[in-house]
Amino acid sequence: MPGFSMPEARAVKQIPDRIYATPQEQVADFVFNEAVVRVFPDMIKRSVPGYPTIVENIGVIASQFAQPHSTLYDLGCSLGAVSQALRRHVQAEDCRVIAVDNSSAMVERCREYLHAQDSMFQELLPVEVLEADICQLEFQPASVVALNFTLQFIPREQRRDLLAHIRQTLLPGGALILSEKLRFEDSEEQELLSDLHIAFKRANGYSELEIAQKRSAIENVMKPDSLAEHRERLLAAGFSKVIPWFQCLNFASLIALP
Ligand SMILES: Nc1ncnc2c1ncn2[C@@H]1O[C@H](C[S@+](CC[C@H]([NH3+])C(=O)[O-])CC(=O)[O-])[C@@H](O)[C@H]1O
Ligand SMILES: O=C(O)C(=O)Cc1ccccc1
Repeated sequence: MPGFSMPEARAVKQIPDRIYATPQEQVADFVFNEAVVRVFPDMIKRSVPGYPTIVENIGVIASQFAQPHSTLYDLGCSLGAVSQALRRHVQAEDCRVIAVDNSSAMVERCREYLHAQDSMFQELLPVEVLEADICQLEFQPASVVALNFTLQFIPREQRRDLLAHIRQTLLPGGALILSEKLRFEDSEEQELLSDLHIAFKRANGYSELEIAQKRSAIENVMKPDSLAEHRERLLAAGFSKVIPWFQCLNFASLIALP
């Protein structure tokens, strides 16, 4: 089975994201609808610095924490990039992946992509894709839970309960992998890293108009926290240790241990 060759990138048609390329009189709040689904692989790669590295390494990290006869969760799975990485890397016996998203458009396409992966490789972990709100989910005992850029879309007042719930379902020796856009308490750091993120988007071909309109579309729906807030909330939710393993500009990923 290939390691870092990312077969999912070949399987997915890369339709360019032009959603914010034309001026809109009133920019509506961002939603994960069919129009976003169509361009999502291109959008996320050109918008989130380090995304391909994070996704592939979630597979590598998960392979260290996965335990036989347990469930691995991909929460807010979108098109299932993390589920695919889990299936490429995790070898523990009798594991299964449960991928969850509350966008029906995402879930529908995610199922197609995972079926395509099934037809390309043998002996992949079984995967189930659920259309559900992760805040209402009944969890099975899990060795690995991935929240890859999902928590920032959950209303702030629900984040702690969700993490506490995840903590309760994690088996000893398991791990939560949490990736998020970060906010910085130091204003100079915040300004520099958000300017550099804009430079990253520009370097990936987004115009000033696209950058500005996308920013106003996400400002009411995606609310990043600081690293200190993440750490405190994870500890309050019952995790014993929080280990940052990746940061690229204002995007980071943490391992939280039960
Ligand atoms: N309450 C909720 N319940 C379930 N899903 C939700 C909820 N709220 C938002 N979502 C879903 O969380 C996903 C966030 S995208 C994750 C990328 C993916 N992890 C990836 O590795 O490619 C991140 C981004 O676009 O920046 C969307 O598919 C939402 O529908
Ligand atoms: O585009 C941005 O500025 C982001 O912060 C990330 C993002 C990526 C894909 C959908 C929504 C937000």
